[in-house]
Amino acid sequence: MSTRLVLVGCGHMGHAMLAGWIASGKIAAHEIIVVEPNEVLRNRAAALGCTVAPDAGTLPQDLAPDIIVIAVKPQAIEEVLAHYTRFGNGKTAFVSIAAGTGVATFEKILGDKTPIIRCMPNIPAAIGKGMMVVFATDRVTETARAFVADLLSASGEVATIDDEKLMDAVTAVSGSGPGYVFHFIEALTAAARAAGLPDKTAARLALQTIYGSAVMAVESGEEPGVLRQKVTSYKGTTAAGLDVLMGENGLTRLLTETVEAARKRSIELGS
Ligand SMILES: NC(=O)C1=CN([C@@H]2O[C@H](COP(=O)(O)OP(=O)(O)OC[C@H]3O[C@@H](n4cnc5c(N)ncnc54)[C@H](O)[C@@H]3O)[C@@H](O)[C@H]2O)C=CC1
Ligand SMILES: O=C(O)[C@@H]1CCC=N1
Repeated sequence: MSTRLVLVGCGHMGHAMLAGWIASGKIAAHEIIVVEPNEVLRNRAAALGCTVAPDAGTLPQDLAPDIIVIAVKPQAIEEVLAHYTRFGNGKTAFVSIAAGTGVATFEKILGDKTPIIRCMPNIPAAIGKGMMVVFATDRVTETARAFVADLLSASGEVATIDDEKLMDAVTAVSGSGPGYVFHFIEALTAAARAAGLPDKTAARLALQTIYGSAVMAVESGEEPGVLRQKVTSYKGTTAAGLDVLMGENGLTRLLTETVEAARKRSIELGS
């Protein structure tokens, strides 16, 4: 069977998505070529059953994949894309998961008739619980859109946006968001230790509390604010804690600043 997909870069995100695609059966490993210069990471992709290549120069001359997924760092995009110009201005759709880098950069290098999709995934894609947000240009056919959306659904939820400018905010919220949440776990663990709990107990209580609360927020269908009120007894312990967390310089303000810093960095990466 012919190659349907080329994955360029098989690091943290590339591998997370690749493993999900293959496990879902939406695409077979033998329909995928992975280009990855790092030998260890290349072997990891080969172990999934994919054909692997160390660089674009070793790809077959007659290769005509449906999609090429670019999963390298934003700083490397321009240099990497220069090796894929032969796939530009044709039927192959390019899917980029890079932060910041806009459609204009892809069109400049690959040609402005190239179908381009930007996708912002997040790392829980590795366990099928990701949030993938997609922006596609008018050049992308319905068939390609449907194929990509179906493939991405193997990694979690898929949403689309019509305004590319929103991708910086998306990146700052759901792309980077797992980093914030992992830090919240660290911070609650540190606070638990400071309150006198032994290290292991502190880590366990923090992690299970965040896990249980997140699953409950998803499965109950209730608003987070309503759930919060269910925990908060009148003049009780939660109210005392939330007075700090929801105070004037509390978490909402901190997260607003956090997201804005990440959004600005996404814009910088794209310029
Ligand atoms: N890590 C995350 O949680 C997320 C990352 N992203 C985006 O995904 C992209 C990749 O990020 P990570 O996977 O975290 O980085 P990473 O460093 O783990 O992976 C990048 C991979 O690209 C490979 N590479 C470098 N030059 C190459 C070339 N010429 N051809 C093929 N492969 C090449 C590297 O060897 C590396 O394995 C970035 O653009 C990032 O903005 C997007 C959302 C979330
Ligand atoms: O930190 C980054 O730049 C990438 C994009 C979103 C998550 N990781």
